[in-house]
Amino acid sequence: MTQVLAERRSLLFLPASNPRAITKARTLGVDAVVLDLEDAVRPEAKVEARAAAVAAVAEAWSGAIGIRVNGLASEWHGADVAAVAASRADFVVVPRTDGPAVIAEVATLTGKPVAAMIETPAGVIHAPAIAREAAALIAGTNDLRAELRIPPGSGRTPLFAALQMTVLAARAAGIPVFDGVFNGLEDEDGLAAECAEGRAFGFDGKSLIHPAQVEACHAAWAPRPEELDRARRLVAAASGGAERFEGAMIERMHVEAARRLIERT
Ligand SMILES: CC(C)(COP(=O)(O)OP(=O)(O)OC[C@H]1O[C@@H](n2cnc3c(N)ncnc32)[C@H](O)[C@@H]1OP(=O)(O)O)[C@@H](O)C(=O)NCCC(=O)NCCSC(=O)C[C@H](O)C(=O)O
Ligand SMILES: [Mg+2]
Repeated sequence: MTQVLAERRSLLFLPASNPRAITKARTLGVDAVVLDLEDAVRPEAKVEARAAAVAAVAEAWSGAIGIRVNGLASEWHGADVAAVAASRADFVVVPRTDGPAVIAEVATLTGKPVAAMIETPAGVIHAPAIAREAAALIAGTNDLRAELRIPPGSGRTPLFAALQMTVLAARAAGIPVFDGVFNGLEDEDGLAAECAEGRAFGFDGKSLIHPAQVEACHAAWAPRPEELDRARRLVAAASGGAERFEGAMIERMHVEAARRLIERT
């Protein structure tokens, strides 16, 4: 169940109500697409968007294709979940997850892997329990900023505890974990810096909102040539136990991390 989002770097969101974006998404080489029924879709367009999402996932996609349903508290949640259950979506995304119960219920009702968005204070606090029911976690940084009352222009430092908790919970449960979106559509340097930060935090990839963000995401999560060279030298040199390697101590976990990096190429 957890495999569908394993080894994915880019998770492109788009409004299911936007047919041009759906068409475009097929051409972008992203690892996974999320057709959004929640915040990207106006209330009056929800029903039509749901039908469009179901139709879109019925066609072939090169990467994984998922649908984000409306939240449990909304009037659309039940019908969204029923539509996903009957659809050919590879996975379903649940927004504003406050606890594990909704994830277990959506998994049962749809029979599909469920990615839980961690984007409320309760979600962060219950992230370990949520992760045990989920196929992946996704940080929802826009909602988190609003919920935590972080003033605009405050950077990501006020989010660090929530981001770290999201990664910790996912790693403890052995599931993939994705960083939140970067809203700046014309800030290439900012995007590159945030992708690098996300990788440094331990995220497996990043949520994206525009085609122009795909390349920076893939570049950030690709092992750099010097990283790969060092990993290969390290694996070749390691003999087990603590030892000196190029001026630093290495042990078993360094060898495992180097092997993981090599396997990703
Ligand atoms: C942000 C946008 C509204 C910007 O739209 P616009 O200015 O119209 O884009 P462009 O003119 O630059 O688009 C150029 C072409 O690219 C296509 N396009 C645009 N965005 C996407 C996309 N996300 N996926 C696929 N294709 C896309 C356009 O259709 C144009 O193609 P063409 O017409 O053929 O030339 C818009 O980018 C957008 O809607 N982005 C996604 C918004 C979204 O899904 N938001 C919800 C998820 S984010 C979130 O909420 C995370 C979490 O919950 C949290 O709280 O943080
Ligand atoms: Mg959100």
